[in-house]
This record gives sequence, structure tokens and C-alpha cells, in this order.
Amino acid sequence: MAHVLGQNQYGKAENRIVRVLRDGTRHSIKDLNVSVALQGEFADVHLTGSNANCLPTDTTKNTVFAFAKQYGIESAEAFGILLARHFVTATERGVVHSARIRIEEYAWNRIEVPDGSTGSSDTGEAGHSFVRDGGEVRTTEVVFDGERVQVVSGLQDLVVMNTTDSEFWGFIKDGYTTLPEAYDRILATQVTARWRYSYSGADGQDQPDWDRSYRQVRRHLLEAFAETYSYSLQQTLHAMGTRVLDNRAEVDEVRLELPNKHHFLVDLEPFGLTNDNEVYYAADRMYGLIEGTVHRDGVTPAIPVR
Ligand SMILES: O=c1[nH]c(=O)c2[nH]c(=O)[nH]c2[nH]1
Repeated sequence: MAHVLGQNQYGKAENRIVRVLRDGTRHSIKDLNVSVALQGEFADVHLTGSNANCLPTDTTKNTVFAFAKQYGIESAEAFGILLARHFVTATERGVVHSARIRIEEYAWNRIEVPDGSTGSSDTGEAGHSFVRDGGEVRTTEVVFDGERVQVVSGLQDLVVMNTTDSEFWGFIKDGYTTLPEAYDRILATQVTARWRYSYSGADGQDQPDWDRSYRQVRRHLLEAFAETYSYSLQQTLHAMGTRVLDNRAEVDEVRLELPNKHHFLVDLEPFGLTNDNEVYYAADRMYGLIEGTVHRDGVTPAIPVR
């Protein structure tokens, strides 16, 4: 007995796209996860091996990136409507009956800096430095060994991005090197930071104001990320650790784990479009992982490496 092909749909899922708009030194970003699903006359594709009615998922992916350049992304809704209408009305022979576009949008805020020095104005907002909304976790680890208290506090999943002021070049080249030198790239990372307090619980020693200290360390990490013109994430790591030690006397040591969240420029040339650092593919893996400790001279680093 013949079986029946029931409901079916297909398309490219989870197109991770970052669109940068550059209005002078004030940039804005849209960060989306776009999934396409088409329904239509696809019985033959499933039943006979003929792909005559198959618009490749690869094409649906290209369309998402090309449309981001051509039309911009005003809102997820408007972008979704544009794409859904396109797949149904522009695919030849009416084979696509309906298109479903799902979009998750990640919200970003501008990093606050003392004088708006990295771009825009006197508002105190950085022009090209962003911190992703919510999601970060505050951590602490306390050890008492019968004599001394040791407090290592931290944060994880603080996601930040600079849309310019980042270069990476002059690195070692060997027979396996393909990475092009970059003179203006996106720098994005998901910060895991741990910092160790000098507080030891000795008699007469006051505890630091833990909440205030946390807020201030976080602020200095963000400011250093925003204000450092970077030639590598390693250099940015050092600047972030140094900024905390320079400003927070209660902290002796900072350990940072910084995954390099790669953003690759999408090649739009096949579609007759230029990509002047506007449309990026946000890869979630693999990623470079940059880790390091910055500590005061004379103190023995004690935050465990993991
Ligand atoms: O800031 C960077 N540091 C690296 O060590 C590195 N390696 C790489 O491929 N890209 C980058 N970027």
C-alpha cells in the first residue's frame, strides 16, 4: 500500500545575521536569528528525485543576507514580511505557496562611557560599543581555610561588541594560514571575569561594599572594552584587567576568559551588491578563546586556571 506524503516544509534555519548601520561615528546594529520555512509544490522533490521545484535552502540563506543589505532591517516584523512575500511572489512557477519567517532578535544597549569619547556625543553613550541586554550572571566563590578568607567574585555571559576600532594583522603566517589581515573588524566577546579581593577577614578589617564593588568592576570592564582601540582581543583583555586594578583598590587580581565571537563579512558580490562592513554572519562556533590574568605586582596570583 502506498504511503502518503503529509505536511512538509523546508528552508534554511537559524541564519545568524548582524547588520551594522554607520551614521558617521554613530553606529547601530540589528542582531537576528532568521529561520525560513517554505511550503508548496514539493511532492516531486520528495517522491521522484526531481529538484525542478526546489529552491535551495542555500538560496533562502543568501536572500536573507542580501535583503539585509538592500533593504536594511527596520524591524524584525518588516524584514520578515519582506522575505515572506518575496519567497512566495518571486519564486518561479508559483511553486512556493507560503513562506514562514521566524526571527529571534537579540537586544543590545550602548555602553555608557564617561564622555561619549568613542563616538557620538556628550550623552555618555559610546558610538560603536554595545552590551547585550540581560542574561549575565554574577558569581562568587568564598574559601575560609581556618585562617584566611579568600573571595573571588565575577560575572559571566556579559556579551559586548565593538563595530569598529578593532584590527588584527601582523600575525605569524605559515603554510596553514588563510586568515586575511583585518584593518577594521567587529570585535565581540562573551566576558567571563573573576576577580580576587585583597580582603582576608583579618581582625579589624572591614568588608568591602560587595554590591558597589561588583557594579564598579563591571563598569570598568565595559568602559575599557569600549574605549580600547584594539589590535587583538589579547590586548583588549589586558586593558580590561588593568582598568579594574587601576580603579578598584580592593581588587588584587583579575582573570578573564574571552571567546572571540567571530563575525564574518558576507560576500554579496555574486548578487551585485557591495558589503562595506554592513552585513555579517555571526558564527557561534568554533571560536578563539583568549584567557589571561592581570594582577598587581608583588601579589601571587591565586585565581584557578580552568
Ligand atoms: O584578536 C585576535 N587574536 C587572535 O589570537 C586571533 N586569532 C585569529 O584567528 N583571530 C584572532 N583575533
